[in-house]
Amino acid sequence: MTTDQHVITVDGLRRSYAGGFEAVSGISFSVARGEIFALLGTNGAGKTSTVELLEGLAAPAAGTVRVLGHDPYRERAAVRPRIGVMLQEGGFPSDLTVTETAAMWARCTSGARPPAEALELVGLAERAGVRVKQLSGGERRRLDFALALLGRPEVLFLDEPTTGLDAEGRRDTWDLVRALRDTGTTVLLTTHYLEEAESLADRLAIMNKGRIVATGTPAEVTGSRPARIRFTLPEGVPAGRLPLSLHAAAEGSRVSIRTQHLQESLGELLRWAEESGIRLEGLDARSASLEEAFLEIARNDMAGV
Ligand SMILES: Nc1ncnc2c1ncn2[C@@H]1O[C@H](COP(=O)(O)OP(=O)(O)OP(=O)(O)O)[C@@H](O)[C@H]1O
Repeated sequence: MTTDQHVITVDGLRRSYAGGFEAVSGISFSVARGEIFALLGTNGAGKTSTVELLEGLAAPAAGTVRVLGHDPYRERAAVRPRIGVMLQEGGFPSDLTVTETAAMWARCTSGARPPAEALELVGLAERAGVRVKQLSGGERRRLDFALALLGRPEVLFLDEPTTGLDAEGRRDTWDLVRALRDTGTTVLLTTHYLEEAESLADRLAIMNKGRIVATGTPAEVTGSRPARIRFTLPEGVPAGRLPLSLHAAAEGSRVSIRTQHLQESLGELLRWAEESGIRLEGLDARSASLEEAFLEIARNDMAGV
């Protein structure tokens, strides 16, 4: 359904490359204003091919894309000034300084933010006078981000924004993306980092071989997957002594239990351990993570399911 609140709508989208290979095979989703939406997927799943269609860099083979109510390919002039794009590989003249690069970009952007403000937002202010070729990989990603912010975009496309950043840089980027969302910017990002999608995305879609195979909030995508309890039994206590109802799987003394009812299963396990006078070493109980959901999808794919 398309409403004013939907800044991005994609319906039955397909993309084929020369030779007939179909990289995007009929996907549909929508992104509301002020939402952070993440596209996840294995290598070659079709994320970049999709994002390029949303950015208006190519025309779909079939289906429709609307960004801010327009076709981003045919009505590029209406869409381009209102979006910010951070590609996977930004290409900069390497002899310019950071400030010169941002200023050059700003001259091509109407109503641009002052370059210094954009550099400050991404934490590059202190590197303003450094030549681009002297930046680290992570600093170049930040410069890419600053350039995408110059036009004060209503919609921001971020293709793997934190690749190459260290843990602190990644957290800073997350904070910035959240701050932009909180001021009404709509963000569509692709990422390989599942914890990034889990922590940042309001909603997400997992792609595999050109199709969307799971979508929803991070909690919805993980909610249907089993939780896991792990521990080590003391020497001389075989896993066979555990209550059968727990369906435990053991490798030596290391035991793993997968359950849809974490609280009940954990309660049963702890009561059994207490009554048997057994100490469970390294006890760890956790709900399914997005990583597990993702790995399951990738595993099914390898198995041809
Ligand atoms: N220009 C092209 N010509 C032919 N095939 C292409 C082209 N670009 C991409 N592909 C193929 O389309 C499929 C999807 O690629 P795409 O880059 O969209 O995947 P992705 O999900 O972004 O992957 P990654 O996570 O590795 O960046 C891949 O099989 C890729 O080899």
